[in-house]
Amino acid sequence: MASSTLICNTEPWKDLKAHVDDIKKTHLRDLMNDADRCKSMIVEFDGLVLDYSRQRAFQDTIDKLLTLAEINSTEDRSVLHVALRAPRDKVISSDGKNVVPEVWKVLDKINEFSERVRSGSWVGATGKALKDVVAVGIGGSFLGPLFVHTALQTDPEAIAFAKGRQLRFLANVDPIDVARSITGLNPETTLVVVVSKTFTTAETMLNARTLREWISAALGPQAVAKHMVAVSTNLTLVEKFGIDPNNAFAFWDWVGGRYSVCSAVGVLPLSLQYGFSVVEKFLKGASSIDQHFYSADFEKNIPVLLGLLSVWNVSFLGYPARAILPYSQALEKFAPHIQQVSMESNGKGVSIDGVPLPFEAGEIDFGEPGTNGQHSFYQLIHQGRVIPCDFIGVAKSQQPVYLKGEMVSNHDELMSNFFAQPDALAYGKSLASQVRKQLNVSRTKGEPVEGFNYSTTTLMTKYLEAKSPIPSDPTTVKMSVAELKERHLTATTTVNGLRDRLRQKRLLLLDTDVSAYAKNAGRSAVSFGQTDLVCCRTLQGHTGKVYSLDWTPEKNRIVSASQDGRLIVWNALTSQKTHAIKLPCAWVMTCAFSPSGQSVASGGLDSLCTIFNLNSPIDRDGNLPVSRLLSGHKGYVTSCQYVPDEDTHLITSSGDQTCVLWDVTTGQRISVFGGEFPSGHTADVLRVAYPIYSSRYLIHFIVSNHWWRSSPALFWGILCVSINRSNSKMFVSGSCDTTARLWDTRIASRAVRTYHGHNGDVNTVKFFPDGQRFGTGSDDGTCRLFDMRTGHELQVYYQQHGDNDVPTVTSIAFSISGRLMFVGYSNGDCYVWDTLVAEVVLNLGSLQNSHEGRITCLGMSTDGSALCTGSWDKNLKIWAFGGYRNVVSP
Ligand SMILES: O=P(O)(O)OC[C@H]1O[C@H](O)[C@H](O)[C@@H](O)[C@@H]1O
Repeated sequence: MASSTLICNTEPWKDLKAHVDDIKKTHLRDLMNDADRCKSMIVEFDGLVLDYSRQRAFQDTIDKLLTLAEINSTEDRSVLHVALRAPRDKVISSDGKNVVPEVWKVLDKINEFSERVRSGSWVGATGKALKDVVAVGIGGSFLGPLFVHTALQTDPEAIAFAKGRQLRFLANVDPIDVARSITGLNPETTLVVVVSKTFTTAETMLNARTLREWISAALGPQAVAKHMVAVSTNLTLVEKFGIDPNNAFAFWDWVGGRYSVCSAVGVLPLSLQYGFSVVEKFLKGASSIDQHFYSADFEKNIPVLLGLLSVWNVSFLGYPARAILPYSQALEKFAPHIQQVSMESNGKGVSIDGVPLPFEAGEIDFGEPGTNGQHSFYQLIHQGRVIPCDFIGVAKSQQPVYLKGEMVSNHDELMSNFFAQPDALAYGKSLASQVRKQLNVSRTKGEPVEGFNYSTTTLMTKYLEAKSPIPSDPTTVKMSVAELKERHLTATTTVNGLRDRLRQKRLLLLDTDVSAYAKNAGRSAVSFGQTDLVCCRTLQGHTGKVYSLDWTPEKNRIVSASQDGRLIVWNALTSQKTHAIKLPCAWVMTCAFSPSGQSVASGGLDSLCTIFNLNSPIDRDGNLPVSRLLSGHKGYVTSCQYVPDEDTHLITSSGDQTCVLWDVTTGQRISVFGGEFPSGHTADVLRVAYPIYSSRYLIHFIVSNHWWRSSPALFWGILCVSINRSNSKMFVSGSCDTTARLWDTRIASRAVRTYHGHNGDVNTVKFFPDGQRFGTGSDDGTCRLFDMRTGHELQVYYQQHGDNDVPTVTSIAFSISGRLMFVGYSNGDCYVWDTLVAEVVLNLGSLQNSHEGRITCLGMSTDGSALCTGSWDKNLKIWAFGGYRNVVSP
């Protein structure tokens, strides 16, 4: 029924228009922090998981949009392409007639015909079987079939069915396309399928005549009957063209050309190539989504939601384009297909009455498979314009590749990009600042402050449920991802509630912090003279970013670990390198010196802790051999520390959410802390929910130099440990779950205490010299001092930075007395805090010879006379205390 009321004059539209201002006040990061909202924006159907929480919309927005949803009330035409894939017994009527039997009549005919051709019982003019097919058609008579063909071409089952056969397409009237489509083909063994709904489209008809000539010239005009068939609604013109009407496959006016892939348009050429049984699966998949569309409530209805979000983005928020980004090369032709489906349908500038629309309708669709697009137009999406994106990922690869020695499979590498990109877009502001930092420039005019891009992600998990790619992992659960995510969100809400109550109780007990107390007592900040702390050496030698360092008391030596895949042992007094150790796995994250100085340990993405005895003879290749491998972690090793005064014991922390105490001599695990245990760092259902896309990606990205982090919600690894020098049975760990935990090595089963306060990953922990307190540093930009026994947060150390971006804390160290705390930040600053009055007394980042990149690690020499810092600038620096006695004594 035609309507003369413009939709923009209806109440729901006006309501939505007013709603735009509300949403514009809210940053996506804040939307993402709302757990209930995010939970409500995940929909799952038949192994498809749609997450639209990164769209610029409240739940309220969706409710309002739903009031707009109506199906084709303006055109008075049947929209019946769904009948093309309906089961035989379904009744779908057009003009009072059930069309499903007609549909199946054609499908049966295709089944029978394609079988005859494929089996060789249908032969060409010279008696040879037809093994190749050229499908001639354009627009909807080309793009859908091409898309499905491209997707099936790498599917193992489809490959088997297509053995020895070729399917080619001819669309463009350009003779080059003709040449391409027939090069190498023999007319004797080729079948031409002319596909045209109208059988009048100029390009298709010229191309059809051209191939008719190709066949007649080679085999005579009578050969056309055996070598050319047609798909059309216009059987009269088919016959006129010279194709036997018995060899024509019909479809109907109620199928829009752009939606015709499920008709003979797609089914015939695809069945000739792959057999009808393969194509029938495609039809069943489409039918399953039809059922979902019909039966699911609109608020859980994937097609409805995607459609409404498109209206919201284009017509209300004013974002004209949408990027379609399948992380699957098999879906390479999906964007061109959708371009036609969407842009040929929706891009009208006037109403049905010819009235110009006072709003934009229809979006500009474009896209490329990831990761190709990342090296092309993503720059604009990340740093320039708002372009909502549709990310599509496939859980299991059609063609898996696992390379020996590689950390992740090739498909996992692809999927790590799929998971990382939506967050990189959503948390645009920090991204912008990261980029700026990488380029070492300050905020420039015009750079977006609000960051910024919106996306939906669709993960096709079907394979995952049927057959897990990691069968050995017992946590590959039977529950759906959505269920697990829901469980996680419920658990998180409960935990947050309890945490708040705990915080309130603690605050009641704690009436002051250290600095207020100290200031009341008349204490003032330590003052630094110009020569009190100076950079006296730069240790140059690494060719990659430095990630970790450690001192040994013995002869003031330092070991450093770098992205160049080496450990270097330095003499801090002379800057000489005594060892350069090539690591078996270059993805190193941490290193430690043994107390005696005899050995060094390293850990990283290989989930191993590797020990080298510095006195071992060099092997034939000139490398220091591995003296012990500590193997047992199921995730990357984030930090390691020797137990004080014991070369034989070492503690590691890992992305698998555990810490392990090792016997270095035997290589055995003495105790495992956390993980499966109830009081470990959030032994979270999410870990179970994402058995495949586990935390290794997070680190993979950090280490591999990408500037973004993948979704923090997915990863809960332990990032750091510090052992108490005063009582080496106690150690603390810091984790992605924003907590620090105290462990007693005699009680592995549970943490002694959990310390809350941070709002981001706890990247670094360090015991205070008195062994009664410890400091933490976090992604939230703060350091905190906790009382070990009471669990009280004694002090927060935070200083407002020049711009609005909060640099993360990467590393901390205390002076001998604890009066000073040295803190490395992601922006290259290195503050010296007076811990007593909570003031910054010096910034090493502003001194001469300071680092030129992120500070990643720092450490005090054992005698407290020097500080070493390591940075992304590939260097380490030694800072010496001129006024040493003044600053290290209270
Ligand atoms: O299938 P045909 O009749 O040859 O039409 C081919 C194409 O022609 C036009 O471009 C229409 O806009 C398309 O929707 C259609 O798919």
